[in-house]
Amino acid sequence: MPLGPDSTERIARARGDLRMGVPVVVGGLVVAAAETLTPDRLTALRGLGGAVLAITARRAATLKARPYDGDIARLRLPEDVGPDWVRSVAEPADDLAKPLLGPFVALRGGDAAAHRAAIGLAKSAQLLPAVLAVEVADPTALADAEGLTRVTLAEAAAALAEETHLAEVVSARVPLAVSRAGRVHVFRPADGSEEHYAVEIGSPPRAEPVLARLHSACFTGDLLGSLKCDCGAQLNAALAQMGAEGAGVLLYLNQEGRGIGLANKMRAYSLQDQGFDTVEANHRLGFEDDERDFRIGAAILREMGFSAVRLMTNNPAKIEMMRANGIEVTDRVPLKVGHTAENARYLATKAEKSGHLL
Ligand SMILES: Nc1nc2c(ncn2[C@@H]2O[C@H](COP(=O)(O)OP(=O)(O)OP(=O)(O)O)[C@@H](O)[C@H]2O)c(=O)[nH]1
Ligand SMILES: [Zn+2]
Repeated sequence: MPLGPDSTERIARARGDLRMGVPVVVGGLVVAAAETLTPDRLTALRGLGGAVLAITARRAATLKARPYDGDIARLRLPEDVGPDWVRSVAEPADDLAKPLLGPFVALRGGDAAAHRAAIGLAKSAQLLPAVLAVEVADPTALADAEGLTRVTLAEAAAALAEETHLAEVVSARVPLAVSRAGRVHVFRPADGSEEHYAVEIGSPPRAEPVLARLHSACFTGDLLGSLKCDCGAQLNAALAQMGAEGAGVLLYLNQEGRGIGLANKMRAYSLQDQGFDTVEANHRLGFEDDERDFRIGAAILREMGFSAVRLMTNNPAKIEMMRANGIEVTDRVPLKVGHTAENARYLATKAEKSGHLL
């Protein structure tokens, strides 16, 4: 058995490298995340050839750049700009204060698949979805010479599309205020990404529909009691109902900020303070409204032996995704708690734009 990393492990390394600011090789490109680009690395990348900044079509729409590659756009890097320009294109904080970043020259034609995969990697590293990319003639030789992590285009594309394999690492009894019979299970993905947790209350029979909640992490709502969302109240209400019924399972999925991570969620909050709603803020950052992978929740439920749930949610997309991933939803149990003056607009936007049931 070889000692070196396989493709899944190299993808995990690539994510870590991008977060640190180390370039990686994806297919025929050397890429670096816009967010973590240093002046030295920019100079070194320019030395390899003409660089382009690849961004999503969402971000391009805000910048009024032409997305000739469908869901992404490749912008030619001007000769005279530094990392600040790259970051300003990627990061919308100063869009309103600095409206004159363009005009942008967007490339058309050629193959953008590796750029797309690199943006996917940056997203999965919870970075802003923007990468600086330079095409090189011999990517393998360059990766070997510079000690860069290298993944082929096929490996990157497959890793981004495939379902993450999760295995339970451990579970232990945790008596809770809502029920003495609490148990926390920890699930670890094979691809080096975030762990997820399941809180089991009582001993729900596996053959019957279980009262279930798929809760996405919200540091601000769950821990700090933020009034900007309803998450903390929903978490507590779900656990309380499971305690009252004596059985249930709450999945605590580490998909902070609908999958964009806490740093990006705080960027979205800053944009919300500039007047944009929760969906517009995600788009200006270059993300889709919701970047969560709901297959993870279904996989954990299956792993625990459940095949049917009474799902506590106001989000019809969660119900559809459960059904699409082999979990029967026998009932929807509404969770209408935590409405505040501060989150009224947020909840109204989710109802109007994302189809949430109020
Ligand atoms: N990007 C972004 N994420 C947010 C914002 N406000 C809250 N969140 C995140 O939204 C997610 C809400 O998760 P859930 O409550 O499980 O999901 P939901 O889609 O609201 O559905 P239900 O609560 O089940 O009805 C959490 O990950 C929060 O961190 C925001 O303004 N922007
Ligand atoms: Zn929240």
